[in-house]
Amino acid sequence: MSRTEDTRALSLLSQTPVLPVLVIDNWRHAVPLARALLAGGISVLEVTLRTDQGLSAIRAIRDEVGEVVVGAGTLTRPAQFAEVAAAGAQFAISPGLTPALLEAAREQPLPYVPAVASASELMMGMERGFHLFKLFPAASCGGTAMLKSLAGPFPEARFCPTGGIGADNFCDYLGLPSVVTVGGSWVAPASLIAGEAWQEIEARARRACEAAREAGVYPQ
Ligand SMILES: O=C(O)C(=O)C[C@H](O)[C@H](O)COP(=O)(O)O
Repeated sequence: MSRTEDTRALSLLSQTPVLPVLVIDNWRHAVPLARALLAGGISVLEVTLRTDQGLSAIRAIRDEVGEVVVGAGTLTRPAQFAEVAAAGAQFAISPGLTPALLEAAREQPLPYVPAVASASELMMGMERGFHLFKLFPAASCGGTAMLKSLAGPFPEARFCPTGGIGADNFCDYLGLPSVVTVGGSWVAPASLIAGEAWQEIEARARRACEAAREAGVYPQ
């Protein structure tokens, strides 16, 4: 991953006010789920590798829903870069960072978003040329107050805060200049996916997009 790929990650994630974090237990749910989110106005998705269906779900979305950008989440091991790329993932995102992951990210072409939960981790990522980070777990590691504090010493860092954020407060995050998009499972929680509640998921996506527009926080 070069500086260009870091910029590409930034432009991909900037395309959506909310990045749905998806836990898919049955890959056959992936296509109707992606279509429901797209119909509600969300076109960038994170499919986690928390289930063994994640890679098949990514492949199904790439094959059948060309209008969405699909990334692979929960990347914790360097070997997963090749696996998610082979499945068709268009970016990769982790819940943390390690020196091995940051090194491996540079050797492969996929745009990559490591996560931080402290100033030291942010400095480790920036030393290696990264500027866009997931902040995880956002609500419990400091929330909007932490992001405002980090903007002082690190004005060039950009964030996708994720973890403990919901419909009632995501616009508070999105209103910060350093926040590109907000990640979360509230738009499509695993229970609604398992229940095939596509209309409810579409409605939640639409509400989130409308709320961000009405609050004047997206597009920024
Ligand atoms: O699996 C990963 O890679 C993660 O980073 C964890 C998820 O991003 C959060 O669990 C989503 O948080 P909630 O919106 O509070 O459900």
